Amino acid sequence: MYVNTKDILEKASKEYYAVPAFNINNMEFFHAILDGALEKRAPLIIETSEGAIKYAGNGDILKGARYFVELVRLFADSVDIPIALHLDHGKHFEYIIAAIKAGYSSVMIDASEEPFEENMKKTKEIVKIAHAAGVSVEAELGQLAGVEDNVSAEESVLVDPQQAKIFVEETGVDFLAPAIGTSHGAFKFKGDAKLDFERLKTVKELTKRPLVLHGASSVLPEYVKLAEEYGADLGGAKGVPEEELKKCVELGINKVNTDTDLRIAFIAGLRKYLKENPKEFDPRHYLGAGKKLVKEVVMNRLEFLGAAGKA
Ligand SMILES: O=C(COP(=O)(O)O)N(O)CCCCO
Ligand code: NA
Ligand SMILES: [Zn+2]
Repeated sequence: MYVNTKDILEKASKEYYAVPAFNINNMEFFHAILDGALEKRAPLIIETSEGAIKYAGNGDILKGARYFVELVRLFADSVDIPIALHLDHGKHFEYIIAAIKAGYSSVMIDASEEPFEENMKKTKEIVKIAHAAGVSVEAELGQLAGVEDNVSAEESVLVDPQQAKIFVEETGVDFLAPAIGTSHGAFKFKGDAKLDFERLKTVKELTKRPLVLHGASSVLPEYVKLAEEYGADLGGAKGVPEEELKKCVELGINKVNTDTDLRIAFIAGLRKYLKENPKEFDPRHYLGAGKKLVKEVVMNRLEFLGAAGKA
């Protein structure tokens, strides 16, 4: 069934597990993710960036938003696991309103690059509109470094836990993404992963809200290796080790944004299939090879984050 993201996350927050939020840009990734969640009997959060909406709508924002709502609801309404659709990194009013109008479960207002007061002001405005439409809201405090889609920042600025308390109380935001050292994309760290667990623990204590980890892909070595075996150039790729993610869940992370891991799995499956099947040109077959590995990654992530069996 199609649900509000807040319902999925409040339960996860109470029981200290996490639900991955998987990004999609097209139908194939959605089907692979859905199959994985059904097999694992897990709640499912599907999310789309503004770029994905523009892509699916062939440039038309409202069409793109409606495309994803239709696609997700078509399947969500006929399965017995809870499924939510979330606008990821809503930076532009036009996309946030289009998502609300189209029927998204929740929207992120990402004003994290603005000064604190400005972030608070914009978030308050979106919370008022979204809540009036029964839509839940995510916001981000502090900044991730790294680049992916149109989301980039030079330096990562870690969240200030005291500010986080004021922020959630003033804005009424439903779930918060505190920056604790991760970054988007496949090249997250120069050396070892450095997440500020103490800071995360304090944010949870002070806000008592479901928390979101951005830039949470693990960049799994076996999929990087497979993609490189068939011609990909991902040298230096490094993600958040799964045991570090588990620690984040123990400290109160409940939504784990995952995009890069699915992209690497897909390209590995696609490259391998194309190399091994030079005569093949049916998109259902070669895209199917990518889908298969995406489903594997999805099932593994649902399992170790504790979402499996929680539907
Ligand atoms: O935080 C994340 C996931 O990050 P990643 O999967 O790269 O670790 N996202 O918000 C996904 C999309 C980023 C912009 O397109
Ligand atoms: Na988000
Ligand atoms: Zn993100």
